[in-house]
Amino acid sequence: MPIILENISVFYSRNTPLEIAALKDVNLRIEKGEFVGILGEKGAGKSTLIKLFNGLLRPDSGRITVNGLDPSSKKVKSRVGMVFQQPADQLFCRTVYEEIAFGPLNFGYSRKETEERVFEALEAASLERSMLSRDPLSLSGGEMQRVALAGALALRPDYLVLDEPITGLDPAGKKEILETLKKIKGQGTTIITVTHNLKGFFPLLERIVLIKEGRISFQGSRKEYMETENVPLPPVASMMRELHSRGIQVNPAVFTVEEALEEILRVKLMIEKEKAEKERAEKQTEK
Ligand SMILES: Nc1ncnc2c1ncn2[C@@H]1O[C@H](COP(=O)(O)OP(=O)(O)OP(=O)(O)O)[C@@H](O)[C@H]1O
Repeated sequence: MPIILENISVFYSRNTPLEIAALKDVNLRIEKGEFVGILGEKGAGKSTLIKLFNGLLRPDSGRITVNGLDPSSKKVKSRVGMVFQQPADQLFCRTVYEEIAFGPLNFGYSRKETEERVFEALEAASLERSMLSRDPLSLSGGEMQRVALAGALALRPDYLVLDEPITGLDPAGKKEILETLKKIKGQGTTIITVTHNLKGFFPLLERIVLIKEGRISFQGSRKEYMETENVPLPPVASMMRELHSRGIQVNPAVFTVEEALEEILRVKLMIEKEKAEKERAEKQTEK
């Protein structure tokens, strides 16, 4: 069953002079199995939105259900795995094993069941078994983020919710996380991620939710998003749109470097062919 938000509003510092409406009358439905990107400018309300999914925050008005249940119920907490931006802030155990085992043990699973889940999560997060005895804080940023991912995956969640999971990582770390998420999604887990990094995430997103000043200003498929005016696009897509607006017949709905290169070369060839044909025709009229 999906995550359903109906007429949700969230305020901070309610009934004080500092009151802020972080979310205003939000309606949203996230189906199982989707890879969803939550986009929007700083302060738009993205983090507030995802904190509703596992009951970390309660709405001031409206209704939210996860698999038909209240998100603050224990059952939902184990179905929604959360991973925050700074991996170092959420790792607090002495070893990687203890870190990944924390969730299952906390939810009352036996030592044996927990061990099985740790190994499974380790593999899903593309981590080596030799890492299990290491201090999580001795790992690279990308590895720490994957340990945090494995910790969330050890509960076998239906939904994996991430807040800016590649921010601050080096290019290799970013690539590792993106590839790991692709694999996890392929195994059936719904992934919902807040991101500013359209360059890295855009090719993975199946559905996009754009938030503007606490309201949803767009929700739909990536294709629909790309056909929408005035939305943030990855750099390659912006360039293709610009070329198209200058009358160059490239497909503006392209967003990877490889596709863009192919498209530009195709148009270049077409232009050269047209030019050669024109010159040939001119020569024939001269004769
Ligand atoms: N604990 C809080 N107390 C008061 N105001 C808050 C609190 N958390 C967030 N806000 C405010 O609520 C609004 C939405 O914040 P939120 O963190 O959800 O935005 P965001 O889109 O995730 O931003 P960012 O991209 O900067 O993380 C902002 O105006 C923010 O300043």
